[in-house]
Amino acid sequence: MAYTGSYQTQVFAAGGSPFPFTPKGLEEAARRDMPREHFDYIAGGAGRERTVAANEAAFGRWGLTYRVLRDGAPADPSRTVLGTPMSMPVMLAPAGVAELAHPEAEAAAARAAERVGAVQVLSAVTSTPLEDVAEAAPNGQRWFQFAWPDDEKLARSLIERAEAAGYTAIVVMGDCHVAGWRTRELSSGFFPFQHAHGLGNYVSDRRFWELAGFGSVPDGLTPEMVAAAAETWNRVFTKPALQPEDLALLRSWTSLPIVVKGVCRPDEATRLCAEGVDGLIVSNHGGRQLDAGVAALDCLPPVAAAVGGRVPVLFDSGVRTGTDALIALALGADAVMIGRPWLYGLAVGGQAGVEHVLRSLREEFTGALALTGHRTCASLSEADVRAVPPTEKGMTA
Ligand SMILES: Cc1cc2nc3c(=O)[nH]c(=O)nc-3n(C[C@H](O)[C@H](O)[C@H](O)COP(=O)(O)O)c2cc1C
Ligand SMILES: O=C(O)C(=O)c1ccccc1
Repeated sequence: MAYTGSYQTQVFAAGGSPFPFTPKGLEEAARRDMPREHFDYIAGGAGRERTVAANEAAFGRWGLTYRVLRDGAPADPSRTVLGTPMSMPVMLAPAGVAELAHPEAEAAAARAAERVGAVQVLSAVTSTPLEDVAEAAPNGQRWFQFAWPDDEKLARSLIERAEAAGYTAIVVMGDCHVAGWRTRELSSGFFPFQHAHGLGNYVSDRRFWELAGFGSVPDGLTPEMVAAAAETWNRVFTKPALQPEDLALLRSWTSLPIVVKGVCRPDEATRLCAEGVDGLIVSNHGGRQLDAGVAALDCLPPVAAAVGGRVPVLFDSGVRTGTDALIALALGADAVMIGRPWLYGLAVGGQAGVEHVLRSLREEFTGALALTGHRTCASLSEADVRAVPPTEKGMTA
């Protein structure tokens, strides 16, 4: 890992940091630095945003317990999930159209993740094609989020390209088969894909252009081609009729581990394990799909119990701090992912901003691991958390 020193020591030696250290401070700085409709696209959720609020508030219902007089050896936050080594169990969640936050988009995030030893799960709908992101950080660890297109040849092409470019797991997006009712996007009238933003993986794909009625990948895009790309993408982006059985087809295309994202129910977790998936991600898409949804954290213990250790269980939606990550691990997650926080870091400082977010999380997580009496993540369990009266603190600061 390129970075091994103490981030706190570095910050104090430098007399401070240009970047905020609280989740709210980071969000506010990002809001200031971004055009309003870009910020709203990233920050927003479905409907009245009750699920977004519930996701963060759910962490306020758990308290971590302390252990004292341990042997004082520094805790090691690293672990390996599905064969992928990571310097901490906090990964970059797939989030599309990162150019809304910063022109260097996913490539800057890839370099930051590489520097910190974090895993980047690349979105299907990136500003930069997946090959170029991999090239930007050749020593990074990366997984690919697959939005199963309604065309088998395009589906296969995306999977083969990801495997060839060094992505080491396929994350199947399970919860976007219909559009969420996104009130902020409706209010601003801004939907990035309408302007062909975020189509980097599609406009670089031969099969995509065949579907658009062109013979091959064009060198440049005329306005007519941009319109055709946006229309074609809208038509083939997802396969609404996707079934658990379809995963067998994906299995026949790739030897990479297959992880399903968006699982919130134990009965579905059981079914997917029976279907032979290699991992699950408990997530409600950061509250962007369904309003009045159950907080993702409340879905974690039942899903983890149903899986019973057969495959790794990952978690996202509402993780903002190192201690949030620790709570999720204690409740059964093998690793967590962050969505909005890395986009905010990208908005305020490009690669350096994402590095700041990741280093802060790693250092806070590592300290919390030691303070709860652990040397590694492996010994975390439900014995480390206790249900407490709801607290809003930390959600507002
Ligand atoms: C702007 C934005 C774009 C996203 N795009 C995708 C995507 O392309 N694919 C996907 O599976 N999830 C996507 N997500 C959801 C994230 O992967 C993740 O589930 C969510 O952001 C986690 O919640 P958090 O933002 O509270 O950390 C997106 C989230 C945001 C905020
Ligand atoms: O914005 C999102 O959360 C997201 O995942 C998405 C991806 C593509 C199209 C629309 C939404």
